[in-house]
Amino acid sequence: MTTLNIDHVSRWFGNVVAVNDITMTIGPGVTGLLGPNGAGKSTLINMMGGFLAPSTGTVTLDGQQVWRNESIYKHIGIVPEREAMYDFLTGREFVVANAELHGLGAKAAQKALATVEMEYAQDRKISTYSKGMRQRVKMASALVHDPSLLLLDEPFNGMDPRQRMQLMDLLRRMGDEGRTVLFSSHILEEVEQLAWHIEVVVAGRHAASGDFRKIRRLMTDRPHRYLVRSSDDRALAAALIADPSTSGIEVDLAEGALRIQAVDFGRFTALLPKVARDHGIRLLTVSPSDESLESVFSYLVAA
Ligand SMILES: Nc1ncnc2c1ncn2[C@@H]1O[C@H](COP(=O)(O)OP(=O)(O)OP(=O)(O)O)[C@@H](O)[C@H]1O
Repeated sequence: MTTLNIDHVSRWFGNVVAVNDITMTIGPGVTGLLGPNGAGKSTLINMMGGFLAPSTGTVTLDGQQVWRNESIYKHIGIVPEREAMYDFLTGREFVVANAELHGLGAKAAQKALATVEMEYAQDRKISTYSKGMRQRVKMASALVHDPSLLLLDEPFNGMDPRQRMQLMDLLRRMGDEGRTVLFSSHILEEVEQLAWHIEVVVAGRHAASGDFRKIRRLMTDRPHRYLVRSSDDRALAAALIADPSTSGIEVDLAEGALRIQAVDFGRFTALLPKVARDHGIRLLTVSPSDESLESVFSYLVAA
């Protein structure tokens, strides 16, 4: 069993607070670290992996401090976001070099290359690899010492759908084997597909935590804003405002549309077409006006 404990961890760079008093526990299985760009995910992962010291707070793995604790690194595998690799090496040479750093030999490297299904291309130079192949070789390097904690920073970035599916299968397998796998992403659907558990960070703070149903619910239960155009905006506004699912309606004269704030997503989306039908009003445009992930995240932080 491998449990990572992040206890009141903050990290700042000069006067930029990248991670602000985060406390979370990551257990076995696959966890998704979800947050928009700049949320502090990489900084957090670097502290989890022992690459970076927290400014305050502690990161421990099964009770042992991670920072400056060499004995613990053999339990941790980390796949960084950055692309840089020694392109002039073959995939096999790259993984063997990493195995040697851990005091292991070619056999461990071979096993890791087999796990990521890269044996077929192991003797080609990395410079000839696709993004997905590079990612898999990075994975093999991270797995060479058979770590119980695997940390991956935005591993799906730039992958095509097939490569994404292959990596998802591999991470799922690692989670099923009882490893603690944490990957970061700024894409909700990606995290939903793979993670048993989700931790949301926004602007350096811990915003929410739970399984994907809970995170989805938090996201759909927030107030939603819509821009609606119809054949009779005033009559539609009058009919909608009477219902408790609608908390505010503004007539936007410049846009020639209604700006509606709904507090009950499910009820409002059923109500709108019904009200229009009952009053003989034609709906011309119905578009969500704040569906960006950023707005969802800022709602979660404010909650
Ligand atoms: N070495 C550093 N020096 C100065 N500021 C930094 C450093 N590393 C990170 N930051 C800042 O800390 C904040 C969080 O960055 P971080 O890279 O951890 O976020 P992220 O969620 O991983 O975002 P992305 O997905 O864009 O990499 C950002 O404002 C970033 O500019």
